[in-house]
Amino acid sequence: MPLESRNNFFYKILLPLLILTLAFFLSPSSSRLNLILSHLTPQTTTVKMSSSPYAKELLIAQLSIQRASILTKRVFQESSKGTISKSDASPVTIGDFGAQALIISALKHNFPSDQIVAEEEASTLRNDPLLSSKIWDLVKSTSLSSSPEAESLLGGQIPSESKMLDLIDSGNSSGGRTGRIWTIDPIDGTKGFLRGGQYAVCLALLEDGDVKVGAIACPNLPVDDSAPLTADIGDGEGRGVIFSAVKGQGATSRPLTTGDLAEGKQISMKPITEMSAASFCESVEAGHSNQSESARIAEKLGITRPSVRMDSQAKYGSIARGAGDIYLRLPTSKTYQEKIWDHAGGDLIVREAGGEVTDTKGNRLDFGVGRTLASNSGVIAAPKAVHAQVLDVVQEVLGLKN
Ligand SMILES: Nc1ncnc2c1ncn2[C@@H]1O[C@H](COP(=O)(O)O)[C@@H](OP(=O)(O)O)[C@H]1O
Ligand SMILES: [Mg+2]
Ligand SMILES: [Mg+2]
Ligand SMILES: [Mg+2]
Repeated sequence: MPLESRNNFFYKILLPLLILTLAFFLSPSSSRLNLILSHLTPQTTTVKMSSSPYAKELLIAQLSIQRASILTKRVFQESSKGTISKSDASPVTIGDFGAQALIISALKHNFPSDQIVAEEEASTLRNDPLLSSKIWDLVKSTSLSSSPEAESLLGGQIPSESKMLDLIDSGNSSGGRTGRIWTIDPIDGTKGFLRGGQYAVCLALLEDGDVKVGAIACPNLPVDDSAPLTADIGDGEGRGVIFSAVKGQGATSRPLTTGDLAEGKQISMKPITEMSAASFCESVEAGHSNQSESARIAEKLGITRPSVRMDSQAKYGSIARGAGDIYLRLPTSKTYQEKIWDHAGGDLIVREAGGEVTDTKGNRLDFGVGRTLASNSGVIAAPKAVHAQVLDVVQEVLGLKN
């Protein structure tokens, strides 16, 4: 090669290539990911990631619950949801198992050394090949097909049915106070899901027991943050929202639509100026929260409007965006321990939207003691300004005052 061509090759091809490679490996992982995305796809506007802390965790959380919701929405439309009864007599469906497999697959692909605490496990499926194959049919045919770059970020498809079962079972961490732990409720409010009501696909990241990221998909809630809070149901037009929050960065909502990954809108709780105009947002299930005690608390607070009853963490999202006012969950038994996956995302989203969340003793929810909230009892979530007033009346009615 003549000297001039050799120089040209060095300065015009080799050197820029070297500089690009160096810049790629020295850049922080979030901008590296954006760089990959911008070269992988012509539709770079559809997947955007900021450089703020936990940006990658938030993006993967949102995309994975979005993908899982595509699966649950398919099951929601089916008359047969493959429901079985668990050892505690609570229901689980093919939607719960399938959603858990898809979410864990995405987490394992992106954060292989993180632990996972998830609600479901696969032992029943290993003894029921027909049920297992139904779930596998659903899982292998669910993807973010309108956004191939997002699908590839999640690691694409699960390779086999047996891998799917192993993934479901890898949500068996015992939780605790140290390290990074994701907690998953693949369908929260399974009873609501079965009756055609509200349900939520929930994911949160704990770091040393503290919730850092929370994301909750509510396929049956209105997209519109200002829509009135009602217990009406269905997943038709204008429905489907994702609530999320990162600690210290506020809370947002955005539509749950495939492909469209527009940035979220900030949400905040509605101030309560008159208690008489407020209402409680409570479980549908009388067995999950003591309804007669909550009626006495409402009366003492001067609340006259009836409680809005809806299943799942849709309640936390609803009060965080100001559609509802106060989330109340009063223990129905001394032995039941709340599960961390039923509350972690909602706790952060409400606090980032300007709320306070405690148990009935006035303590913050402690997500660092294992798979359950063993050191807490019940939940009160309310705008900061009125939380102490609500707690005071709760303690009076429950006889918790000295
Ligand atoms: N006795 C009880 N007290 C409180 N919560 C209970 C309960 N039994 C079950 N649950 C939890 O209540 C969750 C539903 O919450 P809500 O009442 O707000 O809709 C269920 O989640 P899953 O549906 O994921 O099993 C389940 O974990
Ligand atoms: Mg359950
Ligand atoms: Mg749940
Ligand atoms: Mg569940």
